[in-house]
Amino acid sequence: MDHVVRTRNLTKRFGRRTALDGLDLDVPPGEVLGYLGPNGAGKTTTIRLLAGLIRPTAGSAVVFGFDAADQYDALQRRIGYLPGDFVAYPDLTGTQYLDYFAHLYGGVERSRIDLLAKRFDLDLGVRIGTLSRGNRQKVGIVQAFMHDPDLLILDEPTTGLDPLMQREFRELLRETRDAGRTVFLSSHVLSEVDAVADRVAILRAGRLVTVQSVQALRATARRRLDLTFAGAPPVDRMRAVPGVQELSVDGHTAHLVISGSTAGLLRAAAPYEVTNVLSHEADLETVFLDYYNG
Ligand SMILES: Nc1ncnc2c1ncn2[C@@H]1O[C@H](COP(=O)(O)OP(=O)(O)OP(=O)(O)O)[C@@H](O)[C@H]1O
Repeated sequence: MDHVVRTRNLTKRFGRRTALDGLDLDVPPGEVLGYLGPNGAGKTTTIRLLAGLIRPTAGSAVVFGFDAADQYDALQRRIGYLPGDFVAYPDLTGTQYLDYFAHLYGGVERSRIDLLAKRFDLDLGVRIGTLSRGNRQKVGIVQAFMHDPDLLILDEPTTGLDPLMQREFRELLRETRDAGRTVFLSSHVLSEVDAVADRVAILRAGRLVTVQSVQALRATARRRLDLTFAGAPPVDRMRAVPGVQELSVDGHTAHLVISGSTAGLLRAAAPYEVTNVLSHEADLETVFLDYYNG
């Protein structure tokens, strides 16, 4: 199979509001796709369509070759779904709740559940209704991962988790990726997907704005660079380099902002005696904000 997820003209309207507008997106096996967009962009709507919870107004979502809306029973065992705000049956304990799903999935090793719970420091003997928000979210995480599904559909999965648990979750995602599973990961925070995603798709106002590898995005990002020379900086030569957007000089140091590759700039500077190079992290955040704001 070429693609684990394939959507064509996937569209969802709620009354007169178009939440998702003609989405064409393919996710190949083994890919971690970060699905980003500002509030209200349509991320959750997409995820609920993929998880077969709502029907499209037009178009289709096909997962493992099955229609997500009509053939969800065939998919249940192969998908792990974690909703954004996990709300489970409050009167059940974690164990009772997860046993129920383990049964639905056709059986899950008890030890697998216990291991995941231990990893996230989750007490499964307590009624879910009495758990804190973050601990409830952990029950959702265990439910999504416990049957080792081929596809994980995760809607802002680290909501409510403390930094330690967020780190643990990222580790779990990495293991999932390394095991060759496919992940559809929605988020509005860049740092969450930056660490694990192969590609990112950016959605705005229900429309797909771009799908690119994280690497390609990074290559277009702006970067700050400080070059210190033994003598006066060769200002004119550096200003002529394609991609140089800002240049100011402070004594023997030139402060630059450059988009794309820094190779041309370093070549231009090389004939002069460079005594220090300070390169700052590529500013991915601004790339995203540009896409978010249109
Ligand atoms: N059940 C619904 N009824 C009416 N409108 C809805 C419904 N669900 C979503 N919408 C609308 O569809 C649009 C997309 O919402 P969605 O929840 O998919 O966005 P999102 O990208 O997940 O946002 P957030 O980051 O805030 O979670 C919003 O304008 C929202 O108000």
